[in-house]
Amino acid sequence: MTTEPLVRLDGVMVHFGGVKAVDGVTFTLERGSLCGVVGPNGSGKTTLINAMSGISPATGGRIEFLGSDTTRSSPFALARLGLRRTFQSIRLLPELDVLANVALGADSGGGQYDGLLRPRRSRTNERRTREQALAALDRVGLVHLARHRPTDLPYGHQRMIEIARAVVSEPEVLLLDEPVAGMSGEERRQVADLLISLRADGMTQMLVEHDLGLVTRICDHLVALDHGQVIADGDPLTVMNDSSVREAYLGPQHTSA
Ligand SMILES: Nc1ncnc2c1ncn2[C@@H]1O[C@H](COP(=O)(O)OP(=O)(O)OP(=O)(O)O)[C@@H](O)[C@H]1O
Repeated sequence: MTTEPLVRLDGVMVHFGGVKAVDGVTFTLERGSLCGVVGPNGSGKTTLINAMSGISPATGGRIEFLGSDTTRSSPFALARLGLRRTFQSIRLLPELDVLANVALGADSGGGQYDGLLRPRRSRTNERRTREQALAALDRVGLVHLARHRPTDLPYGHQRMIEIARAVVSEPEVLLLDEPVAGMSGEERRQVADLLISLRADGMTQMLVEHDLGLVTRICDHLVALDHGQVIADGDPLTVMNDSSVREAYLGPQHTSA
């Protein structure tokens, strides 16, 4: 039995005037896989995540999610379909505690006026959201910090809290933009273990990351970009040994050995 890819990118372009940040990118995210996207600085990785999450829509090509055309879908529509993402920079709200920050990512099924209109249902939603947020924090090993302010915590913890917020609603697909940037070796290992366990639960993930050792170790599939284009696509070792990938990272003088 063959299963349809969860996400299909077909000739995706994001051009900013004359800047071809993403220029004809085609690949698929298979259901339940952990796909790494690598490439030197400025190769278009974040712009690609922004297009897939509706933040900076594609200017050409097609993006399909669960068989639907989502090329021009808003971030909210994509979130409702089950797509979540993390950002390169930390975006936690300093005035809320850790639990409330994580709860913001939950899908309570009620709008912001739900409490006024249907108080009983709202209380049920609130309880469920709180339980989901606690479970997500437990999953990243930080449930004991639920009542702390995120700004009082070390950087690595703040990044983990962002991942907890992204996974609290158990999304179909999670897009991660450099989740281990600035983390220690031990913290990187914890993130790697978390992503592996999310995959074991069936969550499809796309990981943009500069830590090539980490992506090679944990991803099933790698896509390498350069100048907004796919230069290699396949299993991690093959992609990392590809001469055009080595040249993109190291320059042509390092690729002949
Ligand atoms: N809003 C924008 N307007 C114009 N150019 C942009 C815009 N956003 C990105 N770019 C350009 O698009 C190219 C790709 O940028 P992008 O941030 O996607 O690369 P990246 O691979 O994520 O880089 P890094 O690894 O440094 O995060 C760069 O040349 C960048 O300057």
